[in-house]
Amino acid sequence: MSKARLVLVRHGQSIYNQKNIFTGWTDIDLSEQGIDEAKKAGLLLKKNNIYPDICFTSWLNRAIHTAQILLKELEWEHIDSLRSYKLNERHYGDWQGRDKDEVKNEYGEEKFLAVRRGYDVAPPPLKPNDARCVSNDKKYANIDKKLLPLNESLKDTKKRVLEYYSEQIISKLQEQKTVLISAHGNSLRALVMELEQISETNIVSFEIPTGEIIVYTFDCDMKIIEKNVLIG
Ligand SMILES: O=C(O)[C@@H](CO)OP(=O)(O)O
Repeated sequence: MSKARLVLVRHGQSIYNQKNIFTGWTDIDLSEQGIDEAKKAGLLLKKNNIYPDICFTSWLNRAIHTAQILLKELEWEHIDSLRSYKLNERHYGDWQGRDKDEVKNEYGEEKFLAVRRGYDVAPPPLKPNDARCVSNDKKYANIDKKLLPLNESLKDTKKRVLEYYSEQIISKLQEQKTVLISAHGNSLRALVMELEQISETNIVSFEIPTGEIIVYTFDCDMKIIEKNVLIG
């Protein structure tokens, strides 16, 4: 019987990544380099003979398009894709749309790092009437407003990512499927933190580059027996 595999891919470089701007829930698309990274990710899966049974993405175009480009390159576009805002990037609050170096200068290195890579420090919230709030975006119209964040720490992100993981994804792994998740630097850090039981201290130095693929293989008790970071 084949073993369950979880294939995580961080979306390719976005236009905001390229410009060094905080993105969060801002729906910014892939840069040319990002499109290329998504293609390379598809080729890497092909080279490693990894063909997902099902795909999950966030509601943000950079993750959706990465999955689409990757699956096209893999010549494996027929599989079901499910999407949820619960896999969205961590909400960067009032830092969304701002230059990262400018924010670092304003808040100082220590606070900047605590928010950016720490576990339970959130950036300043958006004001509820801020045009950047997703409650103004019709895509989120059917989501309970209380669930739409104005800012998030990694801890907040982890809560919603794990909710979705246990509600929708674990059952596919229990059926021994190969599951692809195309998501974001911090929503994936939150998931990896749980999968690998990374401490709040050690998560600070854990990063996932754009376009990177991590593959976990599980035994029938859903214990991870292998981790591979695919290299081109
Ligand atoms: O801007 C963001 O939303 C994230 C990921 O692109 O940035 P950072 O890596 O600085 O957390």
